[in-house]
Parts: sequence; C-alpha cells; structure tokens
Amino acid sequence: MNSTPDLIVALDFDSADAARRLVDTLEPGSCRLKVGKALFTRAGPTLVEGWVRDGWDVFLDLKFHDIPNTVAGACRAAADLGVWMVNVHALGGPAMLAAARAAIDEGGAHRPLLTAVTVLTSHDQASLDAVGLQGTPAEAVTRLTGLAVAAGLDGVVCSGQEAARVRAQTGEAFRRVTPGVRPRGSAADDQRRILTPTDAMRAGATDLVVGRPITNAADPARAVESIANEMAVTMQAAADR
Ligand SMILES: O=C(O)c1cc(=O)[nH]c(=O)n1[C@@H]1O[C@H](COP(=O)(O)O)[C@@H](O)[C@H]1O
Repeated sequence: MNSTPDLIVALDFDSADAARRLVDTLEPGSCRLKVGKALFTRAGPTLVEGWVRDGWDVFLDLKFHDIPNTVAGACRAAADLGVWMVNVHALGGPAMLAAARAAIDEGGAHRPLLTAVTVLTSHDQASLDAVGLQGTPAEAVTRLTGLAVAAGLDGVVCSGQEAARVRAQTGEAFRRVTPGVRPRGSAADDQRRILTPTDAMRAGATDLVVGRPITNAADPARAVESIANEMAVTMQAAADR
C-alpha cells in the first residue's frame, strides 16, 4: 500500500455555489479537490484560481483529447491556473502525450502533475468491444499505461481493479489515480469497474477520486469525513500488520 493515499473529492455539482458550500466545510490538506467538465463549464477558471489561492490542491480533470498542438495549448492554460494536477486521454496517442509533456515542462514556474486517463471506469468489456479496443479492460490499461510511461507522464487514471497491475508495470513512484470508488452499500451509478476505498488502497491506488457518494449525500461534509476515516483505518491496519 502507498504510504499516503489521498482523497480527491470530485466536485461534480451543478452550481459553483453548491460546490463552494461543501469546500467551505473542508480544510486544505485534509483532501484535494477535483474540478471536472460540468463545474468548469459553469464556473470557469475564476473558481479554480480562487481555490488555488486559498491553498487547495486542485486536480483539473478536463481529460484533454485532441490534436497535439491543441492539447499542448490547453495544458499550458491549465498550468497557468496553478492547478496541482491536469489530465489528458492516453488514447490521444504518443505524439499528443509528448506534446502535453513538453507544454508543461516548457511552461512557466508552475508545473502541475500530468496524468493520462487509460480506460474510463465506466467501461466494461462490452463497451470496450463496442469502441473497438482490443483485449480486456485490464490489458488496454496496460497498453495505454505503457504510452504514458514512454511519454514521461507522472501517472495514470485507472480503476482500482487495475492499480496493482499498473504498479507492477511502472514502479511505486508513478501515480495510480483511481475513480470508480464506492464505499460499501453505495450505488455504482454509471461506474462499471469499482472498488471500495479499502480495496482500492490495498490494490495500490495512490489517489482515490470520489464524487457522487459525497455530492449526493444528505450531508456531503460528513460523507467526506466518513471516507477519510475509512482510509485512515485501512492505513492503520496496514501499518499494524
Ligand atoms: O479522470 C477522472 O477523474 C475519471 C476517469 C475515469 O476513468 N472515471 C471517472 O469516473 N473519472 C472522474 O471521476 C469522478 C467519479 O465520480 P463518481 O462516479 O461520482 O464518484 C467523475 O468526476 C469522473 O469524471
């Protein structure tokens, strides 16, 4: 198990106000924030820059996937916002990944972590077959992780189900960011490759991304606390072993 797996709260709220209401109850350092396409399209860079100024680590999850030149420009813009992590789709291919890497490395003073989404956690075998990707989801994750490693990225986004495999392929330092995390008893929603926080940590996830189990909870702040507690208990149990 990684020594400090971190909780990333996916702020997939319909409004900036709803997101702010939750973030105002949390402390930077206790978790990280993820701003994805829905909230960013509503609230834009100003919201992100405000949280960065307040000391938050923000994962800007816009999953860039375009021609290399366009993705390079988008990565430069993300770095200029001061975010902690930015991601692209590994499916964009080697040239796109290299352009993203170069854009971040040649950028200004701030250099966010750059990760690549492998196979979305909403994909199962049938939907992977439908888009024409060969092999099982795990095999596709391995292949796409190979592209991310070759381009010098800092990690991949994969499901907890592939975290151990990615660690074996890449070594400990390469990040394994895992969405599709569901506390026991939570609805899977549209996620297909899921694990509980405890199982994702045991599998070697370095960062756990959790959205709806928090944002749809009657008390989102309490839901964050409960997941953080589960993670702390799992860490302690691993340390005691
Ligand atoms: O890159 C991501 O963060 C991501 C990749 C992936 O394969 N699956 C995935 O669910 N995500 C994001 O992780 C979050 C998961 O949210 P919940 O399913 O609500 O916990 C969403 O914001 C997704 O956009």
